[in-house]
Amino acid sequence: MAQLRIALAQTNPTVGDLAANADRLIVWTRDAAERGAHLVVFTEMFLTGYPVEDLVLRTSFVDASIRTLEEVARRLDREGLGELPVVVGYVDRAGLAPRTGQPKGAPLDAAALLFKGEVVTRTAKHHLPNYGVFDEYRYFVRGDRLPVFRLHGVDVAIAVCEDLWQDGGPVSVAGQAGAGLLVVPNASPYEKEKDDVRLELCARRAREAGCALVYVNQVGGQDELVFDGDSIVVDGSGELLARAGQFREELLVVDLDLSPSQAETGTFPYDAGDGTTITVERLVLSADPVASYPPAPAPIAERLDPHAEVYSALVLAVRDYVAKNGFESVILALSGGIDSALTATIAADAIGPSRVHVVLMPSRYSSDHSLTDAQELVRRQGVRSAIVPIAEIVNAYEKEIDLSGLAAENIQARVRGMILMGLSNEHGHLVLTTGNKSELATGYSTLYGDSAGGFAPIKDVPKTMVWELSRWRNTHSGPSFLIEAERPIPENSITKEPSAELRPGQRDTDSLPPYEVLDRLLDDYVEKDMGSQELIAAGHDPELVTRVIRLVDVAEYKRRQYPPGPKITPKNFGRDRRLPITNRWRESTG
Ligand SMILES: Nc1ncnc2c1ncn2[C@@H]1O[C@H](COP(=O)(O)OP(=O)(O)OC[C@H]2O[C@@H]([n+]3cccc(C(=O)O)c3)[C@H](O)[C@@H]2O)[C@@H](O)[C@H]1O
Ligand SMILES: Nc1ncnc2c1ncn2[C@@H]1O[C@H](COP(=O)(O)OP(=O)(O)OP(=O)(O)O)[C@@H](O)[C@H]1O
Ligand SMILES: NC(=O)CC[C@H](N)C(=O)O
Repeated sequence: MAQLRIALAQTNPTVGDLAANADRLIVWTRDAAERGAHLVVFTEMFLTGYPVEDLVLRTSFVDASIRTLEEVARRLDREGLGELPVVVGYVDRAGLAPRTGQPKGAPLDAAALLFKGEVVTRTAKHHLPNYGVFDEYRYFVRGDRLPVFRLHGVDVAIAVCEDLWQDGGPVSVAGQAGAGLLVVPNASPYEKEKDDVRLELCARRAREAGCALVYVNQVGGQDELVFDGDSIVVDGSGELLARAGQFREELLVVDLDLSPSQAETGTFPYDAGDGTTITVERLVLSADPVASYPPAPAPIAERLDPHAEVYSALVLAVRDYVAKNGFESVILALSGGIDSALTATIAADAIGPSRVHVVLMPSRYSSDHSLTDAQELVRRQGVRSAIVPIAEIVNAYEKEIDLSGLAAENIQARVRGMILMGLSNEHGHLVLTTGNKSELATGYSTLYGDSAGGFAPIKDVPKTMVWELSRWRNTHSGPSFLIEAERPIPENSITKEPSAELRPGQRDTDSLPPYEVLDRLLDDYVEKDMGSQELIAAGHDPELVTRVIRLVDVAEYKRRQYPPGPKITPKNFGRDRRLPITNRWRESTG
């Protein structure tokens, strides 16, 4: 057997900040060199960040990506790191290297091998994901080559992210070509329980390729996506050897015992098993195995429990949205209810209570506990607070313009939205919007009122999960959470009956079914895309099915105007679910 020490750079790049990402690559490679690594693997499109969406359609952006890659190769060498091979993702364009069947100049989701100041070889993702949040047919053409480089006597193949998720392609070619190790840069966004799917996938693909597999995933927030890291190393039988932590950067260093290769070098076409041909390009960096050394123990990070996982995703998403968009602070309206309480808590855990500003805005219908529960949260967490009563402002509106019923009720929410935006303009705070997924689904929010804002941390969290996460946070903490107090959320905010307090004695259940019933139905309709007949067959009350489907369908226009927020479920309102606003299709229940 031949030994190799691999460093998995589970990093948090910033989309579009190529210079900072390149600096980071140097720092992390130096760290890997100091830890004796023989190879460093960065994430998919690390130099550009992922996803870059329509930026890849700009020639200037693709040029900059390629230029940065070539500069960083030279810089590694200048800084004495050239002998350590680096695999890194970036954006390239077809036609630079000899390839077949690709339109010249079209963008590629590429990965390169850097060694001794050179870009030694380039490859690109073969399978392009085009479902859920991904639409890579819009951006990229598929790669059709698989580099296999010999490193200290081991043949190492490179595949990119989705290549692992589809049958055939680079995994099957790596197997046919007798690779001793398959390294895979990834940008795989988080959703609940995806870590279990990934582990099973890595194990299965390692068995198919017949070699060890190194899976390196991005970490960090990017608009409505959050990446959890959770990088994985398995051996050729699929057994887990090492695993990085979730939602944190980490340089995971692992010693592997691998099969040495005898294959000849050159360029060979292989049947990819998916109706295509992939050309294997074999090259040699170093033929001799390293002298035997005692392997270091490989860490296997403990898994977060399901609530810790979701909560950590939301915290990281807020932290990165704030930092990467250049904000110093956030502001939100605190009602004493559970949605704004949880949003404030996530924000304070993300950026620290002293950078979270809350505004308590009682109206003439606000209950006493609205103010006292909000004040109790302020006391427990130490967030910055202000009270701005809105009764007089609403009265002034009503004096000037004759509104009744719902139109009059909505003025309260709109006055609050206007106050938040005013304070945001004045002080530069990012406005956080507090709506949950059940409300977004049913259109239960006021346009330009409580739906105003810049980022919506819990928009993909159903109301029943809002309560679960709040209870969980009151009894658990995490190493990166910045609130010091225990039980940061007042119990009364968790236990009281939800109400929008837009008129005397109003309760959410006046217009909505109980949230336990509603969320089960929404899960089947929104997440699972069941039609009305299927919903009724699944046991949902037919009258409720008709009513809720209608609420969901007519609220599409509101959701399109809602701020972005982190995806944590398999289907979020955003990139995952794209429905027409102007839409006469109605599910029949007859
Ligand atoms: N297809 C379409 N495309 C574009 N715009 C469309 C539209 N259909 C209506 N609209 C516009 O939308 C307006 C209606 O929307 P909007 O003004 O928001 O008002 P609306 O949806 O009628 O009322 C707000 C609802 O949210 C509830 N709410 C409010 C505040 C807080 C909470 C809570 O608990 O969190 C709940 C409240 O009880 C009420 O059921 C129409 O007047 C029209 O201007
Ligand atoms: N008295 C208030 N003071 C400050 N903000 C308020 C007040 N009432 C409502 N809001 C804001 O409007 C949002 C919508 O709240 P509303 O009370 O209408 O229903 P909700 O969806 O149950 O939210 P919550 O659970 O936070 O009360 C709140 O999350 C909060 O940001
Ligand atoms: N960047 C990608 O190719 C990601 C797609 C993949 N199925 C994932 O979610 O992990």
